[in-house]
Amino acid sequence: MRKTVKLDIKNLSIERGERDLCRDLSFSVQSGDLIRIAGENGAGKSSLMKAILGWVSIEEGELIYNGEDVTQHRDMLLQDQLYLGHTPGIKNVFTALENLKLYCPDKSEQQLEQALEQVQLLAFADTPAAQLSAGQKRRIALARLWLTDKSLWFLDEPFTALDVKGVSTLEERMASHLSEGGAVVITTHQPLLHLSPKVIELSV
Ligand SMILES: Nc1ncnc2c1ncn2[C@@H]1O[C@H](COP(=O)(O)OP(=O)(O)OP(=O)(O)O)[C@@H](O)[C@H]1O
Repeated sequence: MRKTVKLDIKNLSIERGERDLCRDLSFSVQSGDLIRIAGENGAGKSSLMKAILGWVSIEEGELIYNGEDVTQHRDMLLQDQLYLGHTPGIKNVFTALENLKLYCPDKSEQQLEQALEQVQLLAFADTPAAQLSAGQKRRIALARLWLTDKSLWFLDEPFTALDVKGVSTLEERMASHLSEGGAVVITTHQPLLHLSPKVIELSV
């Protein structure tokens, strides 16, 4: 089972540039929860995730993680979370296997290969990422989800460039994480096919 988590977002307000991205927003994320942050392009979905993680400043509000104020104990939140960003963050000069090793240096070659197999990329383990498609690069990044023991996942548009099988594989991985007591916060413009998230809607 995963470490139990509870993140309370209370009366959060975020501004970026001249815009209010959210005002007085409150919700909780806890073990077993799947939260989808929804909204149009530019609504502030990525900014909200980054604000929770401390990479975008907040105007007002409180973030409480496992009973502690995140602004005082951000390391507690950061050590329990895995964030996969909007772009896959893959280095073209390295192979698929080398890219995964950069993210997961503590894992054995066998573990890395098993993760690549989960995302149907084992045959491309020694191929430079420059020669891979957008969806294949995304799959390298997503392979981390088969290697991590972190409880709280923040997935920013993880389905981008994935084919139907890739989407289905990722949903299965999320489902098993949730059943192990993990939690997932996701932004996606695509509806989830098999999972029923709680939806937090941001408006432009
Ligand atoms: N680095 C930045 N500096 C200043 N403003 C930014 C920055 N990144 C994004 N913004 C602004 O913040 C607002 C929200 O952007 P954000 O990327 O959070 O939206 P989003 O809902 O994730 O959009 P999308 O669906 O297109 O990914 C936009 O108005 C955008 O212009």
